[in-house]
Amino acid sequence: MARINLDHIRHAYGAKAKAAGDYALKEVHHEWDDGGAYALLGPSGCGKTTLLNIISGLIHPTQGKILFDGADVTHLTTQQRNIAQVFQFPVIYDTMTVYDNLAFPLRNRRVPEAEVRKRVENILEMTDLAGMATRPARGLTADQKQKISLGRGLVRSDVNAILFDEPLTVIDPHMKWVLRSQLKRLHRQSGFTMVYVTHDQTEALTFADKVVVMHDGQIVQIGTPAELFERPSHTFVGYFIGSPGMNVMPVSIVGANAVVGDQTIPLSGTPMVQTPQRLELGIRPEFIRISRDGMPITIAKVEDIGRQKIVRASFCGQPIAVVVPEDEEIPSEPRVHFDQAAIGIYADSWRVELGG
Ligand SMILES: Nc1ncnc2c1ncn2[C@@H]1O[C@H](COP(=O)(O)OP(=O)(O)OP(=O)(O)O)[C@@H](O)[C@H]1O
Repeated sequence: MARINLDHIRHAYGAKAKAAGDYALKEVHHEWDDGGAYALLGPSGCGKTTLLNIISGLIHPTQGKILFDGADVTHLTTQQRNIAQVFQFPVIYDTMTVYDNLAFPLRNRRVPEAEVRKRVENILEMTDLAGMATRPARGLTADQKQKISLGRGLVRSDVNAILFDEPLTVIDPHMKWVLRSQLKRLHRQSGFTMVYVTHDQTEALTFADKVVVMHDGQIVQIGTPAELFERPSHTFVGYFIGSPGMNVMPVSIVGANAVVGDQTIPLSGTPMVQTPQRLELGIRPEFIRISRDGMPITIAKVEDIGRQKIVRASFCGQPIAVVVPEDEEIPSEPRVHFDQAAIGIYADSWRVELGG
């Protein structure tokens, strides 16, 4: 187990990187706690795998250092860093039995056979593979093979960290849910530092204590699921987390008010903004209330999604989404209230403080 320091890390795949846009990973400078469960979340191409591979040692960063428990490991190999990895697709020995595949990382390190048996049996149980321990891996289904891969990543007790790169992609949806819960339990029991790459917000939010949201080669926020929901630091976090995502609309600021079209919305404080900056107001659909008074909207459509309805509407010419309980009546001349405490003001996409 290790505390991981990413010390001013940048990475470019091309040799002659100059501008910020040449870097697949822009400046990353963070400390990750020993024993933390982190999910790296973001869309395809945002730099998740690049960052994971820098932590594992498969890639050496163009700039910066990486430290495990204060020791510089930037130029060490994966093996020297003592890291277990699970990739998107199975990495197993087809000719070995399921049991021997799981035992391999332990036997390789000369772990006594009695301890091997104990640990392998635990993993067989966890991955629901106990019934096929003596079968050769060849001939198993893709998701059974991936469960072996996952088990191989989890079987050792002496690793600094376990890194997962979209490990459940080939697993069927029900088993995905089961394995995710078991991973979470295993994390609590073992206290390993775990880093889990995914582009699926449900996967990230259920697995991790801290979600690391990435966008365009940068970390835009590290937070608990509640923090990401309640106080997105960047409009991208608001948009990417939640369904539907946060409403974002251009505003101008007058003192402690946001002005959208002909509507003036009082804020809980004065935003600390400088000109010229692109100013936006962000509010999640869950914090807008539809009623008979307030600011007028024009409803375009209502989507019934079971226990809630999503109202798609236009507010001062801006598209907005509002979440309302299923049994709530929508007035014929609908108006809206924004919950003041839930309004965020963003300058050039970053959230700004509201002063007293
Ligand atoms: N070996 C490489 N050579 C050149 N460019 C690369 C290489 N690997 C990744 N990139 C580029 O670096 C950027 C970040 O890619 P990366 O694979 O880290 O993103 P990701 O978030 O993991 O995406 P995905 O979810 O699709 O794997 C992308 O623009 C990608 O095209």
